[in-house]
Amino acid sequence: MMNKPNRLPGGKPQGAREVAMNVLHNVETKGAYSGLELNQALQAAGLSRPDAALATELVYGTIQRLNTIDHDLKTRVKGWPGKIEPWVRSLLRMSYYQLRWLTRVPAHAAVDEAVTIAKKRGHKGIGGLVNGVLRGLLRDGINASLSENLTAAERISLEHSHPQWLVERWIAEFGERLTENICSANNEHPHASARVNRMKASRDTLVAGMTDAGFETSPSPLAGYGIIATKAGNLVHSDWYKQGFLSVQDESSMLVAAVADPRPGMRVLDCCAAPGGKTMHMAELMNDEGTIIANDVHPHKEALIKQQAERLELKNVHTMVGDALELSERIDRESCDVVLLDAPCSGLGVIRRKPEIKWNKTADDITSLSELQNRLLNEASSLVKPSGVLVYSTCTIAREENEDTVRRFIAEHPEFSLDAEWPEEVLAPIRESGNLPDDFRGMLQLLPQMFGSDGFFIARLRRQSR
Ligand SMILES: C[S@@+](CC[C@H](N)C(=O)[O-])C[C@H]1O[C@@H](n2cnc3c(N)ncnc32)[C@H](O)[C@@H]1O
Repeated sequence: MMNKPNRLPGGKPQGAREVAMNVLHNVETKGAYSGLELNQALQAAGLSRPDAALATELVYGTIQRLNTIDHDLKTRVKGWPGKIEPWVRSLLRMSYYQLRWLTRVPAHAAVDEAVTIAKKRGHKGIGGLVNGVLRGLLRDGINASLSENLTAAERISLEHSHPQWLVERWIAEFGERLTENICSANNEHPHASARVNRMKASRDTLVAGMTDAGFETSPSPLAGYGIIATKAGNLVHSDWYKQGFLSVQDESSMLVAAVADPRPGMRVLDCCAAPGGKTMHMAELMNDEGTIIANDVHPHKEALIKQQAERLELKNVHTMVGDALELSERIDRESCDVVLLDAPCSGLGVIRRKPEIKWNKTADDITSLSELQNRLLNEASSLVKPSGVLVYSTCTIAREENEDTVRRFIAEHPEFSLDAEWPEEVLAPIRESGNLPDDFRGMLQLLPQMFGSDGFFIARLRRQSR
């Protein structure tokens, strides 16, 4: 099955594989984000839906399996990877991914088109190299077995394609079995999920309405406000989204506002708010009564927060642009009932959605982020009222950024303590699934294999009363 080439206005024809190769090349050489790069490339190429789906699968799959692919190609291509031109690397990796994991696509189509792209983009010699490597793979068969002398970290790293330093770190933090489960879950397709705006409809009503309209949706087993949308197209284009009945959000992420548990009439601060997912959720929980200050350091992100508030018709959200390290210069100390610090982090919990994270982040990044998080927590905490609540969250799986950061903060701030009084609606599904630690004291690490949602960390702290 050859993909029909699509003609770009004034440009050369581009099929799914060529689009995918270009995206992979830009992700590797320019440090581009796969999602953004892919969206732009798909829009420019105007591919059919099946071709866009193929390009998407090739991009995400190739980045996900990079380690494993390179491990094998190293034995087949002289000078791999350093001596091979970057775009040829992208082409060969993507073709390898297809031959090994996308077996519904006939192998000869993958090889023929890779050779065509190689000749068009390079020259006959590169076409010959690509042809030789891929036909060699077909002839010899892909040998997926690994040496038996590997350490656990080496084996998991190659079998599930994660950097070895990260696997070693997770084994030290979670043990071998959980680490293997994390890595395996990171290679799964994430499902789409949405948060129901309970100010406008109940979850049951929305699920029923969407099912009637031909969508495949079901209630989230994790988040009381969540629905899982298996076959729903792009929810952002639906009338339910446009009319503010739902917001697209990961199920783990939905727990953060629920743990913060803001009430109508309260004064709430979201220190790092853009694009505004958790701000809006908190505003909905407050029934749009009270005040939420939604701050972010990047001026261009303020509009994103405002757009969401407008779409959801929420009036109590007030945006602010500034460094969260300096919030006390603009907001009175000890003046907020609830402060949320959804901190910038290494993002190791969202590898399923952004697989390049696992190749781009380093152990040093984790250390410097935990320093920043500690400073942000210090500043955020100064704004919490006596008896008020401080919620700290990240979308990462790194003890240094999560549990260690919180423990260090408590050690430096004896006026705060962990608060295990989480709403039962949040705790019940986690407890029932066996994922609530016996020693739960008010902080929780969600892993992607637990519910098929993002890896997330949430801690709830309370300032002592006066
Ligand atoms: C994890 S994201 C927040 C996601 C958001 N809470 C939501 O649910 O949509 C972290 C945000 O922190 C912002 N940020 C990073 N450093 C910051 C700082 N020093 N002060 C304020 N915001 C910061 C980033 O721009 C980013 O939007």
